[in-house]
Amino acid sequence: MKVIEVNNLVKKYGDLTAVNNISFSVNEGSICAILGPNGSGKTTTIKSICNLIIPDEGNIKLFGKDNKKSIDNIAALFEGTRNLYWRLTPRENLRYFAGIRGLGGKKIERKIDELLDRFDLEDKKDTVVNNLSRGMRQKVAIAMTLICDTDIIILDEPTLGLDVKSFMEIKNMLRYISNNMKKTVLLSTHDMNLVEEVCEDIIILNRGNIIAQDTIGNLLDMFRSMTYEINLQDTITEEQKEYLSNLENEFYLINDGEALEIDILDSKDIYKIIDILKVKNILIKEVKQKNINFERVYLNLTSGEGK
Ligand SMILES: Nc1ncnc2c1ncn2[C@@H]1O[C@H](COP(=O)(O)OP(=O)(O)OP(=O)(O)O)[C@@H](O)[C@H]1O
Repeated sequence: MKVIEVNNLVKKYGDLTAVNNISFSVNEGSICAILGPNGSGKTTTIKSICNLIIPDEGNIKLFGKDNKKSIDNIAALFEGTRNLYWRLTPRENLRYFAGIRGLGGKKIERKIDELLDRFDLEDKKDTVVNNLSRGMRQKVAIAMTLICDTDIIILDEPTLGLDVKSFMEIKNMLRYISNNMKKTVLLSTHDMNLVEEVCEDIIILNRGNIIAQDTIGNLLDMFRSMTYEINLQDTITEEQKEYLSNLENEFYLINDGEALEIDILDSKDIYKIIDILKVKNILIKEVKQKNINFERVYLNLTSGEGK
């Protein structure tokens, strides 16, 4: 089932088109990532879904209903930990946030205990947020989005600036939210490890347009079939290097010049590449398709415009 549907969304700021007629949907229970270089329109899109920005054109539906009428089904976290009160403890923050939405009483107190326990915050439940580590604060901030039990959770850069241990904890938290709590998660991120490890569906924006929209598996497969590693019989010479650098195709030297890497759009082109190498007597030991990570896919799609 489509939980979020964005249809022909357009948002302009004066002459600048921040979001240019984009459409996508997010399926129930999935973790979907919106990626893109700085200024590509991620925040504008997410804020439009949360009804914090009014688009110029298009519409957004949550469970088939106009988002303005079903906004109570979203809990969102923007700009890191800004939803937290630093002089309050995690327990007090959660209680306060539930209170804003008119929820309280024993049921909510039980829910707070459950969340603190589930995300290993039990020991720190009475420490003011100001005295918690960055990772702990981030866990509390994400827990806050769960207290009201909405079906949709939206997170802006949930792992920004975290160390490896905190990254692992947030990653596990996201998996639990999706797999066990059965919530639909839409997040924006620049963190390719997070994308590769927890997200199923990916939307890549560039200059306000969607340039890719697929499952992570499909995107990796697509690019895996395009990237070749060519192991050479001899280490490449300076003259051969110079020859390669003047060619239209981009060759990446790896293993100190004992191998080359190349991205090609059509698998038949590998034969042309072999001919090109023969011209300068660059002899091939082995050609194999390369296992690539998602960062490479992303950089290819955005033509290296940065993360
Ligand atoms: N309130 C605003 N007024 C004018 N221009 C804006 C406004 N908000 C965003 N923009 C512009 O719209 C474009 C898209 O911005 P947006 O914040 O959606 O991008 P983003 O992908 O979230 O970027 P980042 O990764 O840097 O957070 C940018 O060029 C930005 O400068």
